[in-house]
Amino acid sequence: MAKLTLKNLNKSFYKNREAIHAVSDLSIETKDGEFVALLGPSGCGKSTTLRMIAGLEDITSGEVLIGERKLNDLHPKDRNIGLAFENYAMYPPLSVYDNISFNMRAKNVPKETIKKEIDKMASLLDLKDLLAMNPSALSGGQKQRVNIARALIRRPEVLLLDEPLSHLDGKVRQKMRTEIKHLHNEINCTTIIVTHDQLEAMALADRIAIIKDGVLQQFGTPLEVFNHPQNEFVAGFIGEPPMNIFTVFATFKEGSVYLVSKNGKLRFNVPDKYKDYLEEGKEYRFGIRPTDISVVTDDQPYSTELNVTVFENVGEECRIHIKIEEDNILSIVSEEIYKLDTGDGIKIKFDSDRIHIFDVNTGERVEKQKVLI
Ligand SMILES: Nc1ncnc2c1ncn2[C@@H]1O[C@H](COP(=O)(O)OP(=O)(O)OP(=O)(O)O)[C@@H](O)[C@H]1O
Repeated sequence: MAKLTLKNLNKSFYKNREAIHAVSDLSIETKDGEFVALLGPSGCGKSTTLRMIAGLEDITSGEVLIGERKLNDLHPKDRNIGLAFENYAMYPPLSVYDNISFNMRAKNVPKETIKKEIDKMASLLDLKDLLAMNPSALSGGQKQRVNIARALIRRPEVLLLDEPLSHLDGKVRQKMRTEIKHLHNEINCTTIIVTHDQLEAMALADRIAIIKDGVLQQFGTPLEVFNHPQNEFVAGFIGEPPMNIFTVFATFKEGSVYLVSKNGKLRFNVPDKYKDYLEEGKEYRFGIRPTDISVVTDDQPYSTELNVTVFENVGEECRIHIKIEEDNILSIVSEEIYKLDTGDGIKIKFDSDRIHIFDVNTGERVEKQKVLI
């Protein structure tokens, strides 16, 4: 077990003399044994960060440490890091057993010790039936398990997983995700996973570092980033279907705060605490998750009457799409009583405890106090 620290990490590539800042001033500190996901869209710098930790990419500036040990100038093999890449090549003529034990054999580790270690890995990763096989006969999920075994057999202090599930499909992917989580619970090795799949990050990680254009946007538990996104990017990136986000302006009337959509058709009251954060007449970006919009049947205060654009019943939930000029709103309700048609009038209500308001210019959340979850 070990604590991994990234301190003001920077990486610039140069293309035609122009600098590409792939990673900008990234600082993250894991706990011992923590499972951390680096999450962000394609090109945001996740793999470059992982490669710098592994020693496969030079660091432009900043530090990588395991505990107090600085890794910057160490050769990859001296870092005590296990690396499982998605397309990590295995030696095709060798059996799975020989592939996993390759490095130990190269170091002349006694045969009995190797066997003991491989038996441990085989039971941990369910590899017993695969050990005699040739890599070319393995399925995608099996290859991943062997890759992870190869990384773990070195007993690394930190395990790095680069998109381990991205080429697996549907059920195998989900099964492998559960296996990785289970494995982590068993070995408790500090683990960094790179993924662009927010659901994967939410399901696996203790904490998620969300990165955009090489810059850390938020580092928090899955619940923190879901319930309290620090900016509009995180709000839109986490959650499926994504959060409804549209532009509003604030008005103050008789001591209450109202937000009004740009087209004037949505007007709703927000809790009084927002008086401290909002300025009268100013524009904001307003966010609410589809599951935090309910349909109300009676005359509840602060509900808004609108017309259904599209209604979908997808079995376990109903999805109500409402288009009001440029604004699209999606409400997800579980009640089966809602059988609606296009054009039907309904009343919707926002859960005022679960709204998100962002500065229109910076995208930052207007209220910054930490929510304890
Ligand atoms: N060797 C390189 N030379 C020049 N630019 C590079 C190099 N490697 C990465 N980049 C650039 O650095 C940025 C970050 O790339 P990186 O591969 O780390 O992103 P990523 O988040 O892992 O993306 P993906 O999910 O697509 O793998 C991108 O703009 C990429 O084009």
